[in-house]
Amino acid sequence: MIETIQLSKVYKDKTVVNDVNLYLDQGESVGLLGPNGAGKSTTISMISSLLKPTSGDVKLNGKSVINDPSDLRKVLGVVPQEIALYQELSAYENLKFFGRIYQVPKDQLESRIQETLEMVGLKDRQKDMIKTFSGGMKRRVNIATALLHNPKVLILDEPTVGIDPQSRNYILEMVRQLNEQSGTTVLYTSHYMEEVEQLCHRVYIMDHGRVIASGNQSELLSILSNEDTIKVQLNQMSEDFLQAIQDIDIVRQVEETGDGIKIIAKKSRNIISDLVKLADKENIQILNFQMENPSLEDIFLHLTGRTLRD
Ligand SMILES: Nc1ncnc2c1ncn2[C@@H]1O[C@H](COP(=O)(O)OP(=O)(O)OP(=O)(O)O)[C@@H](O)[C@H]1O
Repeated sequence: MIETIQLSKVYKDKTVVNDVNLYLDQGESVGLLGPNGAGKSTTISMISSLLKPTSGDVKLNGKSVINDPSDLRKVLGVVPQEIALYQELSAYENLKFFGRIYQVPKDQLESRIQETLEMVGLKDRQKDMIKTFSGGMKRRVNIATALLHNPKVLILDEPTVGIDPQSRNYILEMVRQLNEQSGTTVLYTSHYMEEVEQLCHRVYIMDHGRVIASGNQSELLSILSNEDTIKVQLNQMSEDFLQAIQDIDIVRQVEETGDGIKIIAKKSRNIISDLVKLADKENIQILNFQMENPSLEDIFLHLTGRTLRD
């Protein structure tokens, strides 16, 4: 339905989006995952025709939309990261204003306002001024504005960053329903792995402007099929111990967790005996250890050597 072809954006001499090829099939929910600065917002601004690419193309049903985005705008709803609402107007008045901008037909506007307010769970607060809303509620009004013209494709740019857990759950559930029940195609950007795992059929992982891996979750997880993930709980930690583990030949990655370490190691032999020996030497007690199935977070760590929050 929508695809990008070698999409790139260069600012002065800095390439912030580099040869990105991605596609969205109708009805899919696709995640765009990457740490801050990976190039996610820039990519979706180009897909949404808010920003001109330096090179490459964006196509809707096989037709380029770079020079004439009118067809794209009809089918696309975009929820940006920044909240663009009039604080002194009510939720209802904001939606009315944006509905006119998005050219929702006059005879449908009132019913669409009520439907979208219902979807985001704010129908009973519609007369209240935006400035009285919490951050999460403002984000929900923002989503409502993007849904007014009943878009077939919804792009959300980190819609749950910095909001309360209740609004976060509400937004996640709403996006899931839009996708599963209304068939809306979704592109969801996030640096929260668990949201993408929960919501998306397919994932693109971005880092430093490039797509470094893509596929459905089992395809991505198979990247680590030859590795074990071991979570070890320790009574204390030392730099020497950490370094010694890093130096074990089959260890790929070591990450400190709140109460110990997480290790990704090649499956070739059991690493536990090495761990016990090293812990003994450093007078560190292993309180517990657990083999874990790898997560998308582990894939990211494996591919980049960093966690998503670095
Ligand atoms: N107008 C601009 N001029 C120069 N550099 C820019 C501009 N806009 C973005 N960048 C840079 O491009 C890189 C990618 O930014 P982008 O906002 O697309 O990343 P992101 O993955 O969405 O991260 P975040 O989650 O922080 O928004 C960053 O290094 C950013 O500083």
